[in-house]
Amino acid sequence: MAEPLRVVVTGAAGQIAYSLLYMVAKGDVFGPNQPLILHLLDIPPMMGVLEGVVMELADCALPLLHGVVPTDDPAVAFNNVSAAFLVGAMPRKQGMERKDLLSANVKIFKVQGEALDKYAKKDVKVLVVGNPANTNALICSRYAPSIPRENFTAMTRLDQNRAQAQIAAKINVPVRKVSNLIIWGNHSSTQFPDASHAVVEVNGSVSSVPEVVKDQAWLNSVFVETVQKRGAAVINARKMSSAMSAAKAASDHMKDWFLGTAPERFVSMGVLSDGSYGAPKDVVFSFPVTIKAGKWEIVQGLKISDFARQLLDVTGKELEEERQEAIQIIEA
Ligand SMILES: NC(=O)c1ccc[n+]([C@@H]2O[C@H](COP(=O)([O-])OP(=O)(O)OC[C@H]3O[C@@H](n4cnc5c(N)ncnc54)[C@H](O)[C@@H]3O)[C@@H](O)[C@H]2O)c1
Ligand SMILES: O=C(O)C[C@H](O)C(=O)O
Repeated sequence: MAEPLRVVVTGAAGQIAYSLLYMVAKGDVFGPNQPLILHLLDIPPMMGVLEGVVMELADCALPLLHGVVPTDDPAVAFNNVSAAFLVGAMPRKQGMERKDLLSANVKIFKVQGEALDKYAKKDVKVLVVGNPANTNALICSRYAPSIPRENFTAMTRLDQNRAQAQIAAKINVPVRKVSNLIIWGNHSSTQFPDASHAVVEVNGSVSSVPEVVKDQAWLNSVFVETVQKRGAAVINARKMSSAMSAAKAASDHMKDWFLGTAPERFVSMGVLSDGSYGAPKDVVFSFPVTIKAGKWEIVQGLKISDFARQLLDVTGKELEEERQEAIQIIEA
């Protein structure tokens, strides 16, 4: 059997981690033959709760779980890790936009960038879930100069999964039949969920989603807005932000990053922008990517309509504004 892989989950006593830890520890992410040592980071007041999580992980009797390291010390949490789920941060409440969390959360990602730089493996793959995820990922990478910047990503997979579910419901097919939805830009209400390159398998043959949906007005309005506002809709209903679906999306993102995407399929990830599709450079922007041997690559050559161009520009501008605000907060 392989050597155990060290994986850190921050915010390990929180809502998302409660679902995520089980998914990771039972092999959903790194495969059924990969033993794991889980490092669990939270803040000192949460150590009692974390103790309960550690008890439950033990009580799951999971064969792949070779060790658990609960801690409030980033030096211990990030030591020698190959994968990092950065979940720990304040969630938004009813009536807030995700960017309202910048001042509360961005400093956490400076500190954790520095700790990753010092203690993690140099090829660690980092997924930022804590909001505002794109800008937190950018800041984290800036404070970890010894780790390649392409190893820092932000989660827009939940938006992709939401988009996939909306399309599957609209055309009344199982969700697994729908793929290649794209989330462009920020994990915020300016994101652009784009179905124009998506495909659906019907009776064994693959068709374009817009051709099957036959309702471009719906795709440009109700569909886009539903996905953009889904996080807020869950908060309004649950009085807490999404957790189970966020954990599933984090698993999907890291699994595809480690194990690769299927032929002809792409997924969306917030990655450091190289300016593809006219996005601003040096922000963490969500693009369609394919992944092979642990390396993601932005899918090139997709047609961008005038409608899409407008929405891409809006979300890119928001990311530039967030970057400026984050730098001001950190340097204050
Ligand atoms: N990108 C996405 O799609 C997505 C989806 C859902 C939620 N989120 C975000 O994920 C974050 C976590 O959500 P949650 O519901 O699990 O929140 P939660 O409040 O239930 O848990 C957060 C945990 O993080 C811990 N924490 C705070 N500061 C920390 C630090 N410096 N180091 C380590 N741990 C720290 C808290 O003590 C708490 O246990 C929020 O910012 C939320 O908005 C992102
Ligand atoms: O919307 C939120 O604040 C939580 C999360 O980012 C989500 O999309 O559900």
